[in-house]
Amino acid sequence: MHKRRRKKLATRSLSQDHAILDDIHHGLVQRILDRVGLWGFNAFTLETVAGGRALPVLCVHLFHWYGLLDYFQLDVVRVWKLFTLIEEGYHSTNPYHNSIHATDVTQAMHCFLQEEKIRKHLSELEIMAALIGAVAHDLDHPGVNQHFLISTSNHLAILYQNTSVLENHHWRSAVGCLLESGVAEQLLPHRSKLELQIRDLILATDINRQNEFLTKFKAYLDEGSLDLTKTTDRHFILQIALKCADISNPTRPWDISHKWSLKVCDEFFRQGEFERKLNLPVTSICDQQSTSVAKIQVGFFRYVVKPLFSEWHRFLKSTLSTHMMEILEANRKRWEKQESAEQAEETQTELSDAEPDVSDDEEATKQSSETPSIMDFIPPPRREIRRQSLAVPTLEHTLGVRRHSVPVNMEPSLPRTIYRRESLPTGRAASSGRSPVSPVQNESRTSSGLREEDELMKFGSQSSIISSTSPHLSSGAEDQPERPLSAENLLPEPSIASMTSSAAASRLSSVLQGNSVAPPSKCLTRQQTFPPPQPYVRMRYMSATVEMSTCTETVHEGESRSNSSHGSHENISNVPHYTIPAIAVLSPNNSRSPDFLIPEVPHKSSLAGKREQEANSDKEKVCKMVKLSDPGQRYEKENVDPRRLTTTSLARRRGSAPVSLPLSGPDDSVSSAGGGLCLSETQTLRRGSVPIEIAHYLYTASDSYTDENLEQVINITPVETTRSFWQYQRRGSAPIDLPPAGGERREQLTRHTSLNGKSGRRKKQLRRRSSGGPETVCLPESSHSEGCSRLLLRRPENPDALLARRRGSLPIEVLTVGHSGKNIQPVFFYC
Ligand SMILES: Nc1ncnc2c1ncn2[C@@H]1O[C@@H]2COP(=O)(O)O[C@H]2[C@H]1O
Ligand SMILES: [Zn+2]
Repeated sequence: MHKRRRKKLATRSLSQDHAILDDIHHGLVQRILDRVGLWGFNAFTLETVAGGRALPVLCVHLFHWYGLLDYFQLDVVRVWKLFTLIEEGYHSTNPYHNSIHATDVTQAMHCFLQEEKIRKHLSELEIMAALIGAVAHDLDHPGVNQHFLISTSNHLAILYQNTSVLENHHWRSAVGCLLESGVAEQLLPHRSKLELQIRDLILATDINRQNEFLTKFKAYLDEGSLDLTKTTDRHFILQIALKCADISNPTRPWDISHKWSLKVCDEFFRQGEFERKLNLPVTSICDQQSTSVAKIQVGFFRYVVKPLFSEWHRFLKSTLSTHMMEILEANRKRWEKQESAEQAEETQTELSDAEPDVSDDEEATKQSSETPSIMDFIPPPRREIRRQSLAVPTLEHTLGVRRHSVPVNMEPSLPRTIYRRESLPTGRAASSGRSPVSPVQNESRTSSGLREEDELMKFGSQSSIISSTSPHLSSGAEDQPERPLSAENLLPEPSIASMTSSAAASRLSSVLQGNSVAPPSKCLTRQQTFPPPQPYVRMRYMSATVEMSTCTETVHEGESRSNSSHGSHENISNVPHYTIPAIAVLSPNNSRSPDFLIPEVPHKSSLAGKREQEANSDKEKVCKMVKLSDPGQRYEKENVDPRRLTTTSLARRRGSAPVSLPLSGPDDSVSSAGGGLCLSETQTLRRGSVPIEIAHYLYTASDSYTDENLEQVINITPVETTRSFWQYQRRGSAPIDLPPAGGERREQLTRHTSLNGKSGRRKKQLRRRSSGGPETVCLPESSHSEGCSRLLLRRPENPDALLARRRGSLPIEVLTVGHSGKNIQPVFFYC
């Protein structure tokens, strides 16, 4: 009381000077925004004076400045919401890939759009795409790179088949924000064009594609064939512009540039720590023990920034480009000087510590401490035909690649193609069913004719990205538990982002948090994708990423028909069994911890037992709402401070982390149904952020797609044809439709048990996070139109509105994939 009173008084006194404070604040923001077209713009300063809202402040300002609000008749509230969503989608816990980086890149993009050569050709739509592409280009970046995601079998890597994993996720997230904010709705006639442009822009920022773009850009400039009156050329230039903006920090004035350098290296080193703790090979530029900020900067400036900006300058030949090149040169010299000083110091230390015998290990360490090569920043291209987005995996692919959501002990029963893990040494995977990566890379490198890369071969091939101080190469390697050598062995190995047994999760957890290993239990286990490095809780954004454990209720075929509680859903009895989706109750107030409905897992495995359970009292059927603080149910959100967690709190997860399920028993098996995976109810496999539905859809890039084809769209193709919606394990956070009011089934699904164990009844109806409205359960359709399990939207005439009701935790991919291209096959829900 005392505190509250004091606080109130303080607020009151402030409010007396309200106008003055507002003026001051506004004045500062305005002063910075007045300089938004200058290269000396400092995003950090704007972030400070705008009270942490630099991103929406800048973007709304730019939208206004370019006249986009008027031109497209946009509702400024929706536009503000769009940028607020985007801002919240960035992880403030990332040292580098956070919303300030997005702000910085957007401002750089704005500067480039002002260039005479470009500006006069741009349409309003292109300007808008450029700004949204820039601001969303790293949306929901996890703070680790693609290599890490692949190495740890992150579900995003699988979803995007190890190709532009993050960039695909970024642009789909961007489209999700457009939908959720309602801006997409207002842009209806332009939407598909806009989304395609945003996609092409964001996908171009994949640093692994640097050489592809650079080569093309050089060729254009050599030929002098760029014609910005052509749409395709304009789009290409916008792609290059965004690429430049993305890595423009070395061309900013030193104080700003230096700050970014420290931040990006901080993030690299953090990843290195994760890798070390996970006993993964440590990526060399992430290995603080063998490299330094200066070394990384010198390499990055030399191999990545300079080549691109030289061409950019050749194209622009403007005051700005000249200025950027000058600063780049000045900054480069500073880093080189620092690197030399470090080198001298190292040499000095080495000399004084010199021992007669220099072991191979020491030699290796010495080598690795040299300036990173281009390979450290831009891995060589792969031989496989690149897909910008998704290709259609065959059924064999689906079955062949272990999904991280598949419990480990199911592995042997699945036929699979072996994918070499990129983190593995080349030779190790040679025996696997798929070509190892390195030879391919070497070959493609040779054939690519990239002199720089050849020149830099001395730094090593793919393996050079692995630091010699990694546990595998160090002399102490034998002390480490040996990493599996083949993908076959590797797959069951728990990864930070994979579903795993609780015992393995405990081990991981202890590695990440330094806790002692908790006794294994057969409780549901969730893995967070990345250990949060800072004790922040990203309340607002992640409060919607509440996930549910499984809430299965199995009904035997025919049973539901006679069961009055399912009276209105006879048609579901057409399928052998179904699963009642879990329901999450999310806090409507983002400042409060989310509430969870923890579904009750049936205790009895027998059908009779389940029937009995169904007939039992509400409390046996209804999910319970559990407080976060309940020591027995320590569910946490993404980026929650790991120190708050104990090893028993294995239910922690990150928004995108897969969810583990109880270990399946020996009788659990995988059978195929309709060509897809058919899982028994006890094995219900579910990914944390990816609803199971998505597992049954395969993505395809249209045949006509090429990298050059900017109009390429993504199709989503259902592959499983026999399951009804009820058979899918609903994601806790995905909005669902309820049965008609009044029915008992609806009641079951909406009834909550309050924190004190009492039934909350309807007082707390299902709530969704930001876009409101209760969830409703979809009823299964008795017949499957077109013989496939497409899902029919309740309001097919306005799918946008439904999709716009996206919950924060509903994976963007699910929402956007059906809405991001003209040839998209809509994803329907039965109703
Ligand atoms: N100053 C820097 N030093 C080293 N790497 C950088 C620097 N700036 C950007 N990068 C890298 O370049 C990448 C460009 O794409 P991203 O923003 O996704 O991630 C960026 C970083 O990995
Ligand atoms: Zn970026």
